[in-house]
Amino acid sequence: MAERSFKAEVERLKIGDGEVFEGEGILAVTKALLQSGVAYVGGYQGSPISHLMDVFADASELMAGLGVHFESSASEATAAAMLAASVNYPLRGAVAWKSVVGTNVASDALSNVASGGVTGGALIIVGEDYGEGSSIMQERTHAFAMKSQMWLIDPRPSLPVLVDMVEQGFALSEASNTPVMLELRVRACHMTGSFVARDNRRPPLTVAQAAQSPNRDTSRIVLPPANFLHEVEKIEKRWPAGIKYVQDHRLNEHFGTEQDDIGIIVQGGLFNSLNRALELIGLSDAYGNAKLPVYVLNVTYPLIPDEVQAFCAGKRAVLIVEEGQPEFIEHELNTLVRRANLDTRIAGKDMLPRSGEYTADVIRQGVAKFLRAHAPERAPVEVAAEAPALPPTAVPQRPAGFCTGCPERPIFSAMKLVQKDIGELHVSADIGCHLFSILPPFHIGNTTMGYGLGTAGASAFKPEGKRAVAIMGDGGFWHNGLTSGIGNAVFNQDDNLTIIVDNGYSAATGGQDILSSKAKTPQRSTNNPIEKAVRGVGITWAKTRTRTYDVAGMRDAIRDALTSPEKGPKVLVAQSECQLNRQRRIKPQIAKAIKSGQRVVRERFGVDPDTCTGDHSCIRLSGCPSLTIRANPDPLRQDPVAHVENSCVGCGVCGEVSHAAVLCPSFYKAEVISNPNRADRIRQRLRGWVIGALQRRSARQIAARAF
Ligand SMILES: O=C(O)C(=O)Cc1c[nH]c2ccccc12
Repeated sequence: MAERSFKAEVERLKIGDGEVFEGEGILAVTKALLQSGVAYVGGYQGSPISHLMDVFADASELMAGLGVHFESSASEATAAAMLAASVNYPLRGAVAWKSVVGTNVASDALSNVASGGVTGGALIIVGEDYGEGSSIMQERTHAFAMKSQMWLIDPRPSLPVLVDMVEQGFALSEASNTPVMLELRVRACHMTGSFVARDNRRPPLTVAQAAQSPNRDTSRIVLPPANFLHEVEKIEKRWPAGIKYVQDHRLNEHFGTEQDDIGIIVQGGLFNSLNRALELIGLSDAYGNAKLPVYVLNVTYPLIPDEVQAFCAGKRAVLIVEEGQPEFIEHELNTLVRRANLDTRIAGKDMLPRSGEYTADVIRQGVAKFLRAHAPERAPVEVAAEAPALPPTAVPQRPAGFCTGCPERPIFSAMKLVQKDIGELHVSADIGCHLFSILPPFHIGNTTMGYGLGTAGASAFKPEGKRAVAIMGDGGFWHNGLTSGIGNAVFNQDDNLTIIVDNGYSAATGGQDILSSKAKTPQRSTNNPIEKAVRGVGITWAKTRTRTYDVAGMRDAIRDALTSPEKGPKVLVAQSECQLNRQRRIKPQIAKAIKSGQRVVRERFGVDPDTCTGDHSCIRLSGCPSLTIRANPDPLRQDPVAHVENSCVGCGVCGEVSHAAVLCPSFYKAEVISNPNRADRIRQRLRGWVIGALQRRSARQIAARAF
């Protein structure tokens, strides 16, 4: 079950010619695929296109009805390899993933498909996870487009442009036999707008029909001598064909005035931010009517020499607004300007920062600096920056962390307890929610090398005496960890422990189902146990613990694995459902039950302030956001006491941790009963009497001793 359901929105994907579609960028992209006669769609979820994959999944019935094949790929490499269907056949195919990490994963297949070239349009939709809010290394997809010769579309964020660029992307791919990448930043994915729709088109040839009459051409296969031919073809045929298509169909756009001695070139995806920056300094309006010429690169690779030359001719200086580094476009512009014998000065990274997201504010400062250097009469008056109302240090950092009730927290609490016994461990971490273990209060995890690579990250460690620990999520495990981690550990006779965090979903990417998920879905095979898979590749020490909240049990299992005399890689599967998904799943059920008058019992935990000593060791071993502190109600004690807030979901880990660590008895469990029955009411009344009597007695005793 995914984080968001798009069931209602995908109904709108059925609209036809002339109707107006309103909605999010990712829905517009999906509609554009259907309007383009796409024959197959695949991909792997990851921010910022996780929800695009969810839209595809929710639209899969509609796609099937149109004869479009859809699948959720096992990894980005799988998705990229799927594009093979467009090599020999005039089939349009689209795949999606998170870049740059997914592109790294996919790059073997991408190089192959880019070498042999395609007959049917091949579109790779990459979610560019760069900038504020990103969760990955800051790199550019642009480098991949350059190195493999794939065209890169970076559309201006506007729904009609997104739709047009999907459709043009297929046509460009076919005209130049080259795969095309379409880069979507998070803001483009979720911006809302409208566009005039066209009818959905059934693919002229379906994948099923193509399979009926196979067609092969060995010159498309990457093997000598064809691979050498591919390189020549790329240069002599595909490159000029790509440039011609972009130019003939005017994929790049012009805004603002025509004649001027300065101008700005911008990556399409940054246009809205640039325009806002210009508006702030009085050089544009909300509609993009800029007071200087702006050349918008909806296609950032390749650049179109004639267009660049025409734009730069007669201009003293041109600013290129290009996010990230290296500044590939700036370098290329300099080359093109030089080759055309123009005197235009290309400004770029000398005006704008080399790193970080180009927000409207960053661009505003860069444009102002550019104007001061090259058109001072139009530069905004410099005003001293106002001191922020709050100094940045006064705002507490709030990095993402484990959710309330997260089943992964007790695994790390248990690891801390094990470390108390056998000392610090080397822990090779992975990608996924479990990486939050590196933060306080756990401080567990030394490195992360990539998705599903936790075990591989520990493989150089051939310990004597003390085993290393690797962490891997169920998502990473099925993505590649089974082979690149577990299989490798078996083959190389490792002696480490891998803890596989099996929370039932690919949780970090938005709760999608995977092979070992418990949910039964009609179109997918689930309930394939991880333990069975690891035993299948030769692991003999494999255990599954089905309740991670049992901290003492987890602690003992981890200690066993680290101290067992048995040699060989060990795998501990730690199972409990992702709490975020669990709450999503059960909340509507609970609400329905309460509404229909059924008796529903919910558990909450709490801390008895009279018993709490205020030493907070429970917090240091848990880190649950709902376990916090509050002022000590006892006027004679100053230390704040531990306190469980109402966001508690009743996982019980705080109590279990206190018990396993022999901390204190101050945790209690309360039952919140909705629609109580007669027995509940009688019990409650009895309790009220007893407690009331005791409280009155205590009040009398206090009053008797009072001065
Ligand atoms: O959903 C995200 O943001 C992720 O980082 C997950 C992810 C999806 N595909 C990947 C490939 C390499 C590393 C992480 C991911």
